[in-house]
Amino acid sequence: MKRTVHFGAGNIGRGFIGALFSKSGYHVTFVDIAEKVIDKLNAEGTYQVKLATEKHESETISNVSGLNNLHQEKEVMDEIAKASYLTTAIGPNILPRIAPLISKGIENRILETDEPLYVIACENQIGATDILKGHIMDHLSDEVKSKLEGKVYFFNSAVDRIVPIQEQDSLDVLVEPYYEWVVEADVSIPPVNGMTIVPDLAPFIERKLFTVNTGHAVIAYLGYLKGKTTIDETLADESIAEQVRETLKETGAYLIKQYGLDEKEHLAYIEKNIERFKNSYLNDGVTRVGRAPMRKLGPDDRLIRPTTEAQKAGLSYSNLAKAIAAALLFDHPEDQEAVEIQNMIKENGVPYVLKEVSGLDEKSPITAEIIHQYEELKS
Ligand SMILES: NC(=O)C1=CN([C@@H]2O[C@H](COP(=O)(O)OP(=O)(O)OC[C@H]3O[C@@H](n4cnc5c(N)ncnc54)[C@H](O)[C@@H]3O)[C@@H](O)[C@H]2O)C=CC1
Ligand SMILES: O=P(O)(O)OC[C@H]1O[C@](O)(CO)[C@@H](O)[C@@H]1O
Repeated sequence: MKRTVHFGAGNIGRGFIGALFSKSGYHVTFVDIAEKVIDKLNAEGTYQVKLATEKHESETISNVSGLNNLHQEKEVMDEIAKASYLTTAIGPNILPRIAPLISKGIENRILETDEPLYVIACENQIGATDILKGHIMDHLSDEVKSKLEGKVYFFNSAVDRIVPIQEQDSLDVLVEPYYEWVVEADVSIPPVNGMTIVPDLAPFIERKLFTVNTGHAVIAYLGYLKGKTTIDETLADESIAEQVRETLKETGAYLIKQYGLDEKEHLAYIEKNIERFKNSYLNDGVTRVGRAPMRKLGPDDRLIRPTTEAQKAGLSYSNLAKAIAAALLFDHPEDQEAVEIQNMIKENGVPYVLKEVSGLDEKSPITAEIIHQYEELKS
């Protein structure tokens, strides 16, 4: 049986990427640090992916097992030696932590086989696989690096499926029916049902990140400010739904200009995604979707990048500025990054945060607009 190694047995790991591999005839070895999940995977060897629909359809995912990367290094390396793919869905900030073990696995593998290994990071970040590759390379000797050609391939990808936080005592995962996994590959690779191969990922990942993720973030931050709990509950507020639409028209104007998208089709894509967000069966929390605001306020992420691009192109960005202001007001005490941002604001003010976290010049018109929106939202 074909084999694959997937780092991160969480929502996207079990509910999306691992499930696609399993259904394509692979044995999936999940690598994680969550002991309970690993034990359950090994004990049960199967779980259900349940669709968030009225009918609650479900599929059985089998041929799965688990390893703990903290104390099963050798076993993980052995699996990497046998795998066709190595994927991750672990969170962009964790990639540097798993890179040393992946490097060891690759070093060991290329002594044993010339079969190619395809590495794909499935994270919400532009160029996530390039970032992972950089960390892996830092741990490889020049001799090993010189032997990688034709043996280890790194492909960037865009992953899209809404998977909310799950019940803790079960391996089963509730997911939305929709999914899209786009991989930028320039060679022919073993088929995985549900994977779409493209020659240039940029339009796909930017369209996804600056529509699905920007839209989701706007709902989460405005919903949090209005005391809402879930995404669908927030969208039921017409004024927020309209604000989401207006923000996505701003990112849309940039995307249409940048990639020559058809305007009508793109507006339909926006509406399709707003409908996805309304799915009440997901019961998706605003604090999950708004999580990690420091990452989300990064220069290349879903809020800042479309804003700086819109400004450069002479397009409007006041709704995006409002979304950024709302993110700066996300003071959720259980989110470490939110707490950090609030402390930075208290100590040094909003312009400092925008400079340090988002790379925005204190004198830029974008900063001025965000501060204006921030004061309005606060009052
Ligand atoms: N949940 C969603 O709807 C979507 C998530 N994504 C992206 O997928 C990635 C994963 O997100 P989720 O699955 O939602 O998160 P999650 O928190 O459900 O899963 C992450 C998994 O990584 C494991 N982990 C953390 N540190 C680790 C380490 N050092 N070594 C091994 N395992 C470790 C955790 O135990 C957890 O099982 C993120 O980059 C996210 O942006 C992308 C599209 C949709
Ligand atoms: O860690 P992040 O970037 O919030 O990723 C999860 C987000 O990605 C999405 O799945 C969109 O694909 C949203 O459901 C979710 O908010």
